[in-house]
Amino acid sequence: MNILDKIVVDKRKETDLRKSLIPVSQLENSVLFARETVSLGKALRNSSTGIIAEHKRRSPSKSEINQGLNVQDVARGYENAGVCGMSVLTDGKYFGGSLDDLLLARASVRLPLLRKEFIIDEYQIIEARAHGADVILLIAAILSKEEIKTFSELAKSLDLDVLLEVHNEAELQKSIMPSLDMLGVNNRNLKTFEVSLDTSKSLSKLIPDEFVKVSESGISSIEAIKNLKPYGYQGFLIGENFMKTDNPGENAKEFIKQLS
Ligand SMILES: O=P(O)(O)OC[C@@H](O)[C@@H](O)c1c[nH]c2ccccc12
Repeated sequence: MNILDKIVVDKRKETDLRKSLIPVSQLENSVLFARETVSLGKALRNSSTGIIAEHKRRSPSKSEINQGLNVQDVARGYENAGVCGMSVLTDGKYFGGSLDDLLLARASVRLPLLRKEFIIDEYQIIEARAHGADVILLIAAILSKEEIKTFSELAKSLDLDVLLEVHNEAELQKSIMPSLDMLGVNNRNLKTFEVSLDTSKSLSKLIPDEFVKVSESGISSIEAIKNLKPYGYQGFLIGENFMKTDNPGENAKEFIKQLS
């Protein structure tokens, strides 16, 4: 079994357990469920830099990125740096994140927040809303076309933006539908961890113009972004490059200053 399959097996077990403990009605009654969301898609369209900065403590491809920071400080640092949005990993087992991280980020900033998660059940979308997310990620590699449709339509009905992530042409072809806001190309193959920015370059022409294009993973230089912009990318999702430093916010600030 590849790592992605393993993650999905664990995620199903975890989600079933959560569902048995916290009913949807309880999530729907939370204070955050009624909050007005902010659109990441709009923020990216109106930005000349388009940085989405991620909170990531570790990952299956890098066991230790940074375990010593407070998510609140990271969130405030990113906001102060002028990022368009923040991505918060909520998977515990493989990425060391939690829904509490999302909650604390929400309490700290007004930025659009993305719940970075392996979504395989509608319940996780309700959870995302109830913990302060503005955007959900859907990963084409682990979902059927029908699931992408049901999940993205549910998200839209909850006023959440949808970022759909692909890694190859087949995933892209099966996924294109009106209920998506942003199309993300993951430069990292989630099954092998290989990273190449050429993935973003080659898939860009197949993405219709109505979707905001986002390039994800392996971006660590201004140069990389300057190279991707001519391919129509308006969003750039950066994790490790900021998180590996002692002060991700300051790092992002310097990065954005150099970009603009
Ligand atoms: O740390 P990087 O290489 O800058 O990558 C960030 C982000 O793109 C990556 O964490 C990611 C992209 N898609 C995902 C899906 C699940 C978990 C993580 C991810």
